[in-house]
Amino acid sequence: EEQEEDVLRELRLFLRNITERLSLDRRFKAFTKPVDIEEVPDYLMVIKKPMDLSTLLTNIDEHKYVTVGEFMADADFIWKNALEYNPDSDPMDRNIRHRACALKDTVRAIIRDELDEDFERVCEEIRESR
Ligand SMILES: Cc1noc(C)c1-c1cc(NS(=O)(=O)c2ccccc2)cc(C(=O)O)c1
Repeated sequence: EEQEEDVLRELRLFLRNITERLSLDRRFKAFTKPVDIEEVPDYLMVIKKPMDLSTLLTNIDEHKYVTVGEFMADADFIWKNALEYNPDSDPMDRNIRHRACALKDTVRAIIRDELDEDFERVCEEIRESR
């Protein structure tokens, strides 16, 4: 009903704000767009669920997320994919893994600091009712 739509509108604003702040952080530039398959031809042979910040934003706009937990599950693919595709000890791999870990920690810190757990509980009630 209307109150539920008000809650989900507020959720989308919260998730867009987080995603836009991450996209503005220069450390995370490589995560702003899908990995370019022209540049990285074997990427889709290794990574089964590509994810990036622009795709998160599209998903938000398409009302894909009803809870912060669902958003986090997709956001986690961004850094998990980077760790999986770049496992080697050479400086390039280490550097992208460092940025991936910074992304993971930054998302969690923002959610811990800015998400009201009562709000997330209401979102989870809406998810269970659908
Ligand atoms: C992410 C990722 N996961 O595996 C790899 C490998 C990367 C990755 C991919 C690219 N090149 S790219 O053309 O696909 C691209 C450029 C700008 C934004 C988004 C993607 C650059 C870098 C980088 O560190 O600069 C990293």
